[in-house]
Amino acid sequence: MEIGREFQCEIEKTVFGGDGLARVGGEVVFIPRTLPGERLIARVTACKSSFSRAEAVRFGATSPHRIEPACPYFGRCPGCRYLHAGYAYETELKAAQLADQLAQAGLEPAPGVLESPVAPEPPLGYRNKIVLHVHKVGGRTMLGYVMGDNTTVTDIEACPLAHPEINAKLAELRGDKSFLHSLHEGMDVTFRRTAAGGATYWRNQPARNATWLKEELPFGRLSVPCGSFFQVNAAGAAALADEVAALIAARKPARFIDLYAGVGFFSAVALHAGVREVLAVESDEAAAAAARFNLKNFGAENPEVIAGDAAEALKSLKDAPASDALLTVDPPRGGLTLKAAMALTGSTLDSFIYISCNPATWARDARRLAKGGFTLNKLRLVNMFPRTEHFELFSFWTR
Ligand SMILES: C[S@@+](CC[C@H](N)C(=O)[O-])C[C@H]1O[C@@H](n2cnc3c(N)ncnc32)[C@H](O)[C@@H]1O
Repeated sequence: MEIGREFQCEIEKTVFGGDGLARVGGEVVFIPRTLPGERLIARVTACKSSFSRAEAVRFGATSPHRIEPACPYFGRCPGCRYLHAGYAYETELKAAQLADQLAQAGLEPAPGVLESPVAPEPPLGYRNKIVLHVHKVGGRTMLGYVMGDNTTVTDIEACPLAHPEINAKLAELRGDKSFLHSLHEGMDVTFRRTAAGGATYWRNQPARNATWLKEELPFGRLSVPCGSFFQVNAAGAAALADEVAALIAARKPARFIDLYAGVGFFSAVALHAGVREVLAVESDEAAAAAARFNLKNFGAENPEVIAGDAAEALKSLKDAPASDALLTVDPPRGGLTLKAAMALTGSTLDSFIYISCNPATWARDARRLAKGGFTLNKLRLVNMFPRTEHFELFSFWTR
C-alpha cells in the first residue's frame, strides 16, 4: 500500500471507533463512514506498519442500513461516527464490536451472560452537556468543535446530539454581540441543560459560587455542582439505574457501596430501592459534598461519603465481611487502576457491579478480574452515546 493508491474492496465489519475494516491482499485497511457488505473504490490516506487508512472514493454497492446523515458537519466533526447508519443497526454493530473485544480478551461468557443491548431513545438531541471551543480568525469568532486534526475549530450552528434547548441557547447567543465580544481565543464554552432550569452556559470554568444544578430523575431529584460529572444521556442513565435496581431487588443487600460515586446517582437508586446503608467514594470534592446532601434527601440516615480515592477505599474493605453488601464501581474512561483491580480481587467481596464507559479498558480489567477468581455473571451493552463511537457496559461479577 502507498498513499494515494486507489483500490477496490468490500467492508468486512466495523471496528471500535466506527471505521469499516477491509482486507486488501492480506493487508488491513480502515475506512471511515462505510458499513459491512459495502463495495467501494477507496484511496489510501496513511500507511502504518500493520494497517493502512483510506477514504471512500466511489461506492459500488451500499448497505441497506445506510441513511442520509442528519448533520452538515458529519465527516469533519469527530464526534459522530454512525450518522450514515440506522440507529438500530449502529447498536448491532457496537454489539458485534463487544463480541470481538470479549474474544480478543480471551473471555467466553457462559450462555445467557451476554444480554441483548439496550438502545435508549432518542438517538439525537439527548446530550445535556456540550463543550464548544472559541477560535478567532480575522474579525470572525468561531464557536464549535475541534475537528479530527485536533487543531481546526469548525463553527457550528447546532449539534444534532445536543438537547434542542441547548441548540436554541446557542442560536440566541450567536445573535448577542456582547456575548461574542466576551469570547477570547482558546476559551471553552460549556452548555448544560436540566429539565428544571433549561439551558445554561459558562465560559471556561463555572463560577465558584454557582448554585448547584437540579436534575429531576424518575426516582427523585439530585443536586449537581456545575463542574462535576453527571450522566449526559437521561434515558441511558435510566437504563443503568434499572439494572442496578433489578440486582438490588434480587439480592436485597443491607449495604450499598458506591465507588466513583459522582453526586451519588447509584446510591440514590439504592436508597430508593430500599437499601438503608450507603457508602459513597468520590474524588471530586464538590461532587462528594453534593452526594452528602443528595443522599440525606433520599432518606439515608447517616450517609457515609468519602471525598477520596476509590482504590484506597477498596483496600480498606479488604477484611470487612461483605456478603451483605452490593458494591458498584463506575470509573472514568481509563477504567480501574491495577491497584483498584487488585483490591477487588483481594477483597472478601463475593460479587460486584462494574459499569464502564470504555469497552477497551473494561476488557483489560475483565481479564484481571477473571484471573483473580471472578466470573462474569451478566454483561449488557447500553448505547449511552448514540451516533458516536462510544458505548457503556453494565457488568456483574460473582465468585
Ligand atoms: C463515570 S463517572 C461516574 C459517576 C457516578 N457513578 C454517576 O453515575 O453519576 C466517574 C466518577 O469518578 C470520579 N473519580 C475519578 N477518579 C476517581 C478516583 N480515583 N477515586 C474516586 N473517584 C474518582 C470522577 O470524579 C467521576 O465523578
